[in-house]
Amino acid sequence: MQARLVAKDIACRRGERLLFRGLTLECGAGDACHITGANGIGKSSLMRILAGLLRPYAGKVDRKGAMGLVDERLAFDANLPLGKALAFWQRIDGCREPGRALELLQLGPLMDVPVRYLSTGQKKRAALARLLNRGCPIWLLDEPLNGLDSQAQKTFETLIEQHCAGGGIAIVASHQHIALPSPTRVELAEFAA
Ligand SMILES: Nc1ncnc2c1ncn2[C@@H]1O[C@H](COP(=O)(O)OP(=O)(O)OP(=O)(O)O)[C@@H](O)[C@H]1O
Repeated sequence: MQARLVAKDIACRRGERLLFRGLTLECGAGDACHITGANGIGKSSLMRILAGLLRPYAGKVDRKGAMGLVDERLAFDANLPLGKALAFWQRIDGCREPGRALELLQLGPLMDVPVRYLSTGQKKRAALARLLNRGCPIWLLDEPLNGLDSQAQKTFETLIEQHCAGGGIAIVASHQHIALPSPTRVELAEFAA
C-alpha cells in the first residue's frame, strides 16, 4: 500500500481566533513538505490537525498509512531509564531492529539514564528513535531539529531523505532551515484568516 495524506480546504480555529483557512495539501509516497511561518501562526495546530488530534474548523484530512508525530511532548515515562522506556514502546510497536535507531542516534551510552535527566537534545533523539522504531510511512515532524546539535541534525536530515526515498512521507513544520528532498513549501501566512 502506498502512503498518502491529503488535507483539503482546511481551516483552523483556536479559541475565538480563526488562524488560517483554505489550506490544501497533497502528499504521496516519497514526498516531503516544509510548513513554515512565524511563531504563533498555527504550524503546530496544523500538524495536530494532520495527525487527527485536533478537529479542523473546516475541511477534511484523508490518510493512507500509519503516522508518527514527533513534537515537543515526550511520550516516555520520565522515571524509567531510557532503555526501559524505549523497550516499552518497542514491544507495543513490534519493532524488529531496535539497535539500528540506538546506533544512528547515538543513544547507546544513555540507556541507564532516567528519562527525566536527559538533556533537551537527548530527549529529542530519543523521540526520533521511537519514530524510527515504529516503521510507519507518514512522518509528522514539528520542529524536529530543535535541541539537536549540528551532527545530529545532519544525521536526521539523512534519515528523512532515506525515508522518502523508500516511499515514506515527511511533513515538517519548522521556522528553521532543514534539508528535505525536493520539498513542497507551505507558507502559512499565505492562508492567514
Ligand atoms: N488550546 C488553545 N486554545 C486557544 N488558543 C490556542 C490553543 N492552542 C494554541 N493556541 C493559539 O493558537 C495560535 C497558534 O499556535 P501554534 O502552537 O499552532 O503556533 P506555531 O506556529 O506552532 O507557533 P511556534 O512557532 O511558536 O511553535 C497561538 O496564538 C496560540 O496561542
